[in-house]
Amino acid sequence: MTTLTVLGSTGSIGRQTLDVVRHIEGELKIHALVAAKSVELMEKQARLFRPAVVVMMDEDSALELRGRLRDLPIKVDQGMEGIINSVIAPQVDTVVTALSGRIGLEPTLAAIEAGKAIALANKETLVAGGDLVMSTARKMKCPILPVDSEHSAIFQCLEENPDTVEKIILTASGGPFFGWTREELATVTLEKALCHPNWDMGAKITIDSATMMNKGLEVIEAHYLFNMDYDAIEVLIHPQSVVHSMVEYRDGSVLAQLGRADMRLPIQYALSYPTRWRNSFERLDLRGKTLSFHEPDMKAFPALNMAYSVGRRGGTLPAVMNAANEIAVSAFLHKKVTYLGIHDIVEKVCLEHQVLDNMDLGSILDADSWARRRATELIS
Ligand SMILES: NC(=O)C1=CN([C@@H]2O[C@H](COP(=O)(O)OP(=O)(O)OC[C@H]3O[C@@H](n4cnc5c(N)ncnc54)[C@H](OP(=O)(O)O)[C@@H]3O)[C@@H](O)[C@H]2O)C=CC1
Ligand SMILES: CC(=O)[C@@H](O)[C@H](O)COP(=O)(O)O
Ligand SMILES: [Mn+2]
Repeated sequence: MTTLTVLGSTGSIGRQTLDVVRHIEGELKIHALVAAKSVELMEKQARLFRPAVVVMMDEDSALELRGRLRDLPIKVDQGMEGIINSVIAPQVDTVVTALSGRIGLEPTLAAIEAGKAIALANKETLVAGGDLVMSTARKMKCPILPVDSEHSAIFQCLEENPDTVEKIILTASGGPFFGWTREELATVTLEKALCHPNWDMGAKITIDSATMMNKGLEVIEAHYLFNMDYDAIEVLIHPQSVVHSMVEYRDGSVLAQLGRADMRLPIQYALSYPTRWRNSFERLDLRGKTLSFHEPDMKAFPALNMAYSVGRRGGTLPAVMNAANEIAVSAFLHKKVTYLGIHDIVEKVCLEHQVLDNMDLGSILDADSWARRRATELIS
């Protein structure tokens, strides 16, 4: 039996993780559930899964939840201290990191330092602190098991023979605006950007998919997870999202992982690894399906190119790009900037940043705070 803390249990990945826990009987147990403010859903989850601890980042939400759960022997904690205690508790084996954004960095590091396995969905953590997270994980001999669908696919294909890999090929759906020109993209509305063609996800990652920043973040995520040079990471548009990614070996052979657009599969694999559990989820049916692949349009979607350059430069720059993007996407979600404005803001902040190569947690958090302040100034 594996005992979990689920960071972000009320979000898209968190809810699907709990669905896996319910479906796979006798394998998984919950120690703690963590969210920010979704009190009502957290109460339901707590009543269903009976964790020892629930944590709300927001103090008022924790207070309200404490009242709602007073009939149950569940500790309701709050804030970053509460989150960190929920991941380092001795009974926890694996932490599912499904908070949205860089806020996940500190609890992920704390979990690694405490020797926990990480089922990593929260890509912003790796973009902001990739060197630090991976070196700490190596030191602690902590497995980082990818949940992101592309990285889970690559992880599954790499099991074959990791030493003879020539390149990895990340597939991208292209988002709702695949095939649009830069001029057409000037007319994008929030409502259209929130309609991903294949995946039902949280708002922030859905907008990242629409700008293709999601793929940029995933290129950097792949660089750290698989220790691959940026030249050996390729992106291919695949509008059907059936092939989740591929690995090309030095003899020209290409291995791919296929599946339905259902995050429960990569979540389950991260939790069952190195074995596979039987499940009753709907299966992929390829009959009548056409699979197509296209070159990404870097002119229409400049975020992808920017992420390659930022990743190659390294130091504090990826943390800065990520933080500026979080602020710009949030402003877009509140209709304070346009779709094209997101890229302009992120690019400006990156260009202004004086990169540091000293990558301790303090430098990363300082760079992150600076970028958030600067992006906010540019927006207002
Ligand atoms: N959704 C998907 O299919 C995929 C997601 N990912 C990655 O997984 C991560 C989560 O994505 P997703 O589930 O879509 O996001 P959601 O927005 O759906 O959920 C985010 C979760 O994090 C919690 N949260 C947000 N901010 C804070 C905070 N400051 N403190 C504590 N909790 C917080 C939210 O709580 P509350 O509900 O209270 O706000 C919620 O539980 C992201 O990094 C994303 O890139 C990767 C691949 C696929
Ligand atoms: C489900 C998942 O892993 C997302 O990251 C998804 O890949 C987003 O789709 P895009 O390929 O459009 O970015
Ligand atoms: Mn992905």
